[in-house]
Amino acid sequence: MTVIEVDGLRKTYGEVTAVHDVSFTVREGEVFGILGPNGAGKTTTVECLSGLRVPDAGTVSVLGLDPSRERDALRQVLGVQLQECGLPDRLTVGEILDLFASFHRRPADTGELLDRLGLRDKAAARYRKLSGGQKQRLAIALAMVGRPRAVVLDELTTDLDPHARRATWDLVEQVRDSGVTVVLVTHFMEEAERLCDRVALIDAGRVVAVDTPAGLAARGDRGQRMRFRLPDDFDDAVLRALPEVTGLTRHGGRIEVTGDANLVLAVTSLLARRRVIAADLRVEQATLDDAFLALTGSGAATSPTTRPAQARTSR
Ligand SMILES: Nc1ncnc2c1ncn2[C@@H]1O[C@H](COP(=O)(O)OP(=O)(O)OP(=O)(O)O)[C@@H](O)[C@H]1O
Repeated sequence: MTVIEVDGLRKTYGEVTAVHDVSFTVREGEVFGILGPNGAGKTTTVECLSGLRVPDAGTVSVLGLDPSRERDALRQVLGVQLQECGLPDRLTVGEILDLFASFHRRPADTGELLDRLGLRDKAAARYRKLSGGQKQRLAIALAMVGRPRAVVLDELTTDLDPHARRATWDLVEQVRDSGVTVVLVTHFMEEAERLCDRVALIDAGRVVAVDTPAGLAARGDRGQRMRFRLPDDFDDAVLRALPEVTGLTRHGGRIEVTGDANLVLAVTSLLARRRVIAADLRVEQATLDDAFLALTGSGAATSPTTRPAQARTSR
């Protein structure tokens, strides 16, 4: 079942066209990522989904509702956490949660929500005293307090340390496992790979691809890359001569070769036949970063362009 449908969305701010033409659909129960470089139009897009901005053109439907005309009904089925939540510093976590619960017809049990999100011992703490990770957990709690069928989470883990980021990812998975559809705005490739079932890649206000993270990564695939060390006197011409090798660079004994999908087998076989040992061998595969860079023409990716194959997260 389709939960969110965006078709030909366009939004301008005066002279600036933030979103030119964005279309995608989000299916029930999935984590749908909106990925793209800074200024791509991600926040504007989810603000239009959330009824906070009125599109200049195009249609948006969230659980059958038009967000710009049916905001009250929308609030009962869509939970929203946006980048700037502007919560009052002096209120406590419990007070903020109760306040937000009062906006809903059938709110979740706030005590249970505090437990689920690991905030029970912070119920009496003032908002300003919370760490970045605790603030984000509260933001998720606020998005969930109305028992929504779908939530929008915008750059949830920006500014969090790696530990807090991973803890927040676990919470997003809990939200998904409870049957809530998630729209997740991010520019962290690792986050999209770990959490998202499908991703819309947006660049300069347009969707450049919608695919699974693995499908997207394959589009940016530049084949395989190996790095290793060889004795200084090794003649690399034999490596260059391999049909599987498309490029080779050498700095002293440090060699980097790129090539097709059979590169690793071809290179390791050749070295074994010559009884040469490749030290510090690393094999790298294309990741979502490569696709991001290839498809958006942007250098704005926030993690290294490739990661060692053995370090990839499986899902
Ligand atoms: N209220 C506004 N008034 C004028 N221009 C705006 C406004 N909000 C956003 N913009 C501009 O619209 C474009 C898209 O912004 P938006 O915040 O939607 O992008 P984003 O992909 O979410 O970026 P980021 O990753 O940096 O948050 C940018 O050029 C931005 O400067």
